[in-house]
Amino acid sequence: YHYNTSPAIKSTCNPFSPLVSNQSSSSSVFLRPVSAPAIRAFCSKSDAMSSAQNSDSVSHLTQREAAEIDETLMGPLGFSVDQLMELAGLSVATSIAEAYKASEYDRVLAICGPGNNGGDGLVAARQLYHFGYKPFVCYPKRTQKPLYTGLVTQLESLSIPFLSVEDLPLDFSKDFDIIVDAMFGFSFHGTPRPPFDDLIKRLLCLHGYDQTRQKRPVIVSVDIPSGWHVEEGDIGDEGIKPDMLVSLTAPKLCAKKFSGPHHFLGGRFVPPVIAHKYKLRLPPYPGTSMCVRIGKAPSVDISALRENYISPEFLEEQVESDPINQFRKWFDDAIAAGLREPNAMALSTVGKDGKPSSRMVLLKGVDRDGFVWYTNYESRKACELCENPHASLLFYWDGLNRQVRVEGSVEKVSDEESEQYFHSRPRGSQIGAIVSKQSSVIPGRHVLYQQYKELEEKFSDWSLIPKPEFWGGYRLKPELFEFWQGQTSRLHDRLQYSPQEINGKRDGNFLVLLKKVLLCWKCEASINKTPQPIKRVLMMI
Ligand SMILES: NC(=O)C1=CN([C@@H]2O[C@H](COP(=O)(O)OP(=O)(O)OC[C@H]3O[C@@H](n4cnc5c(N)ncnc54)[C@H](O)[C@@H]3O)[C@@H](O)[C@H]2O)[C@@H](O)CC1
Ligand SMILES: [K+]
Repeated sequence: YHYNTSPAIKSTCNPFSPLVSNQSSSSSVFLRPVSAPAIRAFCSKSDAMSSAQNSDSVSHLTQREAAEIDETLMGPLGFSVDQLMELAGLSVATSIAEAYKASEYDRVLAICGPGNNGGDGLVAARQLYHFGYKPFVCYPKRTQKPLYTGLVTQLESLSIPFLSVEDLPLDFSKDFDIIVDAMFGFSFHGTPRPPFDDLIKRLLCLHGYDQTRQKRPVIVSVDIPSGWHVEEGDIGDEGIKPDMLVSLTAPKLCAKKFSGPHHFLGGRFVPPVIAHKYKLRLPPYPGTSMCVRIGKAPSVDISALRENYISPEFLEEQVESDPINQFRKWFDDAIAAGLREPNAMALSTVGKDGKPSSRMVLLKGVDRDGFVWYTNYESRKACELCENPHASLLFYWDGLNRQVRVEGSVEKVSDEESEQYFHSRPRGSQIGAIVSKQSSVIPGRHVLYQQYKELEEKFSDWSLIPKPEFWGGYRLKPELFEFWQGQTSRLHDRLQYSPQEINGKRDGNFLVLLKKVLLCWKCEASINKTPQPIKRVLMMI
């Protein structure tokens, strides 16, 4: 940053005022997705968007432009350096957390330089601590301004170790999993002076491990790979080759030469006036994320993708005796955890040809009578249910490492029930249900749009939209429940509820039957301590 506001910007006339007052019309053009397919709107994680981003279509800044933007943000636009540094450091930390999970890469060394790039590194170290990483900080040329001394105090209060250059091992390969390079940003000139020259050499040594295929720490550069020319990049191909670059505000020209696997953009604070003035094309940030991936996602070895689930044990003693209550309990947990669409479930059906088919549908009700969803009665699933009224539902709650399977027989809900639900939906969805002839081939999207428009006009008087005959609900009456809780090393917990016959008979009412089973279980358990209806299976998957 350049803290001294330049005289031009200090003047009482705000050069941005016309745009500030009229942001939505002109400036928003430049903040539109650069190459956004419709699907992007539905992604909440920037990783999920990666394939859609094209780094060539994102703007790159010269060194002068970067400095000017900095001055403008902290001049007429009223930002403070503390604010921007906090947001930048948080963006760096969230980018790291997206690419390198704390469960595998927890030991982080943040090497911080004397300027604001170093300040970003100090903030990132603190945020990473709160994300579950173990940061260490090397901050050899400290700046004695209150902002920086405050950041140091904050880190010390978290007992984050500060290591001097002499304390650091010559070979970084064994002691750290991630090195955050926060030495120099866009104000770097010339060649690095001590002690940073030596620290950069130690980072360069790590590349030697690439040939030997031994594990080495990954290098994450903040804004600029330190030692690189801000515009020309790695002149002479002798500089560090970071694995990840987190560009801040907008990538600088040198980022065009970055070829590592992870390029992220952070600093979600660029106001449209800035974007407009510098004709910036920047990718949209997904959801509430502080970072967004730019460029291609690295190619992954699918066979190597695995999570080591860390969850509390799920024991027989903890479960509800009634599986519906157990389901509700886990469903409430999914809601409380803020999971998106926890009512999304995979519905699997099998027609008379014996071939299964699955699709996601939304659960719209669950009670003692079963699990309800609505659909088109002429769709493929409806045809298959007509031929074979047995189905399986699967809920997967990522983030909680939980899965629930429910299997049973399916029947249509009453017309009144479908009618009632149909009219509770937004009018747009009601019209959509009429227009959408599910599982049929149509000449093109325009047909749907046309019909939708016509019906929208027809019902613009807010008259009742009649439920079409072919639309309604189904109810699955459960015959089996299985609750799965992922555990470390694939030793997952699976608890199953299944009805048992009592005296050779199955009661017509499944839930009564379950209660009988549970009564039976209680009495069995008191005799031989073997819980019968609830089976615990440790599976190697
Ligand atoms: N909008 C913005 O402009 C933002 C900027 N931020 C950060 O601020 C950085 C720019 O910060 P600064 O302008 O403070 O500059 P830098 O952090 O890039 O570095 C400047 C410092 O490095 C020293 N230095 C320069 N060349 C050197 C050399 N060859 N050898 C040794 N020391 C050298 C200077 O004396 C000065 O102390 C950005 O790269 C970014 O990380 C972010 O915090 C947030 C937003
Ligand atoms: K850097």
